[in-house]
Amino acid sequence: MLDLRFSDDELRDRRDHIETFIQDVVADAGADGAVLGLSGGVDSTTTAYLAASALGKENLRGLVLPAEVSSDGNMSDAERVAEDLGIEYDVVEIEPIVDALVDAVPGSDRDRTAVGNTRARVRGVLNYYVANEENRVVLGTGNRAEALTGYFTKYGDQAVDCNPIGNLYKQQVRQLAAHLGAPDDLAEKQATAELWADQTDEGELGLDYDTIDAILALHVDGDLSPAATERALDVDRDAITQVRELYEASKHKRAMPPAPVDPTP
Ligand SMILES: Nc1ncnc2c1ncn2[C@@H]1O[C@H](COP(=O)(O)OP(=O)(O)OC[C@H]2O[C@@H]([n+]3cccc(C(=O)O)c3)[C@H](O)[C@@H]2O)[C@@H](O)[C@H]1O
Ligand SMILES: Nc1ncnc2c1ncn2[C@@H]1O[C@H](COP(=O)(O)OP(=O)(O)OP(=O)(O)O)[C@@H](O)[C@H]1O
Ligand SMILES: [Mg+2]
Repeated sequence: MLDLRFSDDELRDRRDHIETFIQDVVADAGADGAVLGLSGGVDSTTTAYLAASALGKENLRGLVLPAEVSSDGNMSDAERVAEDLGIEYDVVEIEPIVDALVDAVPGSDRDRTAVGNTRARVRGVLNYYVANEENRVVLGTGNRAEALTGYFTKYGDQAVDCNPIGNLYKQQVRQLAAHLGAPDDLAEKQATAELWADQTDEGELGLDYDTIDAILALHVDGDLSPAATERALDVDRDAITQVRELYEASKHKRAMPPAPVDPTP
């Protein structure tokens, strides 16, 4: 597959660039620091390492927000990240909040995706509660592969003030995590949204991230045709079509909610 990892010099430059970005976002907001959700996954781990370095550990707060479907391993990994970095953090169980919301809707049939997305949205609400009370910004953890495929919950994990790793493909996030000194098992950990039991990103999408990264880089960000992408990567045409369709169908998630254009008089 396509190797999108940075050279050593590029990696150092990219780290500096992202850390300056985080400092600028906090300064421009007149904020006193930042808050982020810690899941034990590589995206939030990498973002936490970058932010702790950029802002100082005393200016970053983590929220570990277990749901009924969260694995103990992921939640203890999330706490390990906070403890390794020496940042303040709290653990807040979200399932009672999710249940109260879902049970308040007459006729709710607890659709798996609807409930899962509600978990992501409840986490967003809690992040903003802390941000409002403590004059912090909310750091997002979205990467480029998720952004371009729409693999996130609208107004859930995407409800943030900035995405420091938002222009990095997944393999670049893993490389940066290792460079920052994150534990190897976290840098290499399988991606899971953990919105329902036994969910994995690659299982739900039916494609591995190296394939998604490569198709995005050549065919969505790049200008190779489907046929040229198929030849360059030796992947099925179906995979290219699927990634293109995910990109097209998720445009609404990457834009402000539209309003009708004013009619001409
Ligand atoms: N064309 C359009 N124009 C304007 N709005 C449109 C629309 N099509 C749908 N919508 C709206 O969007 C809604 C569907 O979007 P949404 O609510 O996000 O729901 P949806 O995209 O169906 O589900 C979220 C997906 O992201 C995955 N996810 C979520 C969170 C975290 C992670 C992770 O990697 O950690 C992954 C999750 O596993 C699932 O596959 C519709 O109910 C509708 O309200
Ligand atoms: N249990 C949780 N507690 C706190 N925040 C969470 C939790 N689960 C998800 N989040 C937030 O939602 C974000 C999106 O989840 P996502 O799974 O895409 O990222 P990740 O877990 O950091 O990495 P990966 O995609 O490799 O699993 C997380 O980075 C984190 O900020
Ligand atoms: Mg995850």
